[in-house]
Amino acid sequence: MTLLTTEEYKAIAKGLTFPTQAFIDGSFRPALSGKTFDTVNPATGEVLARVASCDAADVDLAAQKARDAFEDGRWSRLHPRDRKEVLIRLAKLIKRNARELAVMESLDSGKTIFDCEQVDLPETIHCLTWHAELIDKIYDQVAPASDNHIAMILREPVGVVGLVLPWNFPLLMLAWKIGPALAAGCSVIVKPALETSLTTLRVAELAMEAGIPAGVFNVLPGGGAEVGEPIGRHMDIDAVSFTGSTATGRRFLRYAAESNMKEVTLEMGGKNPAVVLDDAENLDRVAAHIVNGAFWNMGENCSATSRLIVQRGVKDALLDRIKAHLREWPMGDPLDPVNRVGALVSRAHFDKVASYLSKGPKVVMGGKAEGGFVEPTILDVTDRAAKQAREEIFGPVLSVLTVDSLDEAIALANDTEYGLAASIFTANVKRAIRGARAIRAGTVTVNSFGEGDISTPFGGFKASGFGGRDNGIHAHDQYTQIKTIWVDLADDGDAAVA
Ligand SMILES: NC(=O)C1=CN([C@@H]2O[C@H](COP(=O)(O)OP(=O)(O)OC[C@H]3O[C@@H](n4cnc5c(N)ncnc54)[C@H](O)[C@@H]3O)[C@@H](O)[C@H]2O)C=CC1
Ligand code: BAL
Repeated sequence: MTLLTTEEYKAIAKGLTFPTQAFIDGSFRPALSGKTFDTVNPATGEVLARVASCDAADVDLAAQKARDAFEDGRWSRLHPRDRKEVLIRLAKLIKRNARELAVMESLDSGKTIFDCEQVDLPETIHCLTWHAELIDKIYDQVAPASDNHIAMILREPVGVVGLVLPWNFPLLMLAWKIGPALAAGCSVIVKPALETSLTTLRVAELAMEAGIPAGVFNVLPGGGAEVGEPIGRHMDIDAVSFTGSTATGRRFLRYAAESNMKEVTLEMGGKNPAVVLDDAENLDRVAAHIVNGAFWNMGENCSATSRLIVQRGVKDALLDRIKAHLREWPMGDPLDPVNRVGALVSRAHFDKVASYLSKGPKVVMGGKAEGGFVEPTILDVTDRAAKQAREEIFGPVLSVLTVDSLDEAIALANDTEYGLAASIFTANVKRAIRGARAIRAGTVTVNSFGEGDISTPFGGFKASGFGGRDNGIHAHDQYTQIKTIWVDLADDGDAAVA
């Protein structure tokens, strides 16, 4: 998409109609309690809309409708080719409405229009298309068995799935979950984060237009305790896929254990290191990757580079280049397309991030926090026990830690409860591979920052992940279960053969 001017985006914003009701069984309706909550533009404090505030009663209703849809096979037993076509139609509808969705996403989350248009929307569309295209190309298996038996190993959709989403990439995380879940034939109950429900509700409308049958795609806006917990504890929901904090992830394990032992996949937080060794080549390029890793999406990213572990000999030169790159990242009105840094998602989150700036490590650059916006900030952290070195900040704050060797760097990289993502920068291929293998993280990038691609599985080790993976063919494991069908082929009267 070619970027527009701020005035043009503001005109689009003015003309938007926000979907505000829950979406259950193919229609929009108020929460059964009639309650609502305000959704706010974090860049201005303006209330954008009053959204239905669902609770356990709405979860029960959605679960029943989703179950009915799943059992009668209106989606789950369609030929995969037909599900593919509907999902591709949905992706095309999102593409047709991309500009409107990008503006809505920016208003509701504080994300820059630049990112919404250049990253979130294209990746959302690509993700849905990729899973749709995949689904009629996956074969079941036949296991080795004697000539008198055939052993079929089939993948069946897991059933009714709860998808509990975070606020940092509302559309993209929706796509990461509904792409494989709907492609596999599941019925879904989506709970967007309280802060960012609007684009998910708009996608529900588009899903209906695309031809996803009633009951298959449900959206319940509302709070974590009010909607998330009843989903986690529901006896007739077969699986939950969650992205969010480690603290809430732990709760989902408890909910499952105390209810029906539903399948649980958790994609959680990180304190992701970028290790830069003395022999790293092209420091300017390294700096560009570090800046992107740390400050893209205001650092509100589970895989954000939040610790720079740098070898002493290269530290000063690298920091100079990082500062130079960061000067090219303007902060301000998210609807101004020149800005690369927008507002944090909410005042509560702003307060949390600002609390890491108030005292402690020396500020190398940035450090200002005002009116919902936090300047990209670099901290030189000498105390390795400091909270800035250990806790997930989830904001535009990079903590720099200095080391003297690869082994020290790896030990420090692994000295965290998390294990989501990491990067290593070195010209020496042996050190790169040795480091990448030794760092305990789900994704390690070499001489770059990234999350891989839609084709590569994404998820964490340790307290960053549990269960399956998002993205790639591997994502389908979350939404399918394996059935063995063992058939005795022996003629009547033959002796049974093991
Ligand atoms: N992708 C990630 O890794 C994310 C990490 N975070 C981290 O979590 C911190 C807190 O952010 P939150 O929005 O509070 O994250 P959160 O983990 O509480 O929220 C994620 C989702 O879980 C739901 N939820 C909240 N409490 C729940 C409960 N008791 N039972 C069931 N569902 C519940 C929320 O409504 C939301 O849909 C952030 O500062 C950041 O450090 C937040 C969002 C995404
Ligand atoms: N970066 C995608 C996953 C997340 O931040 O939640």
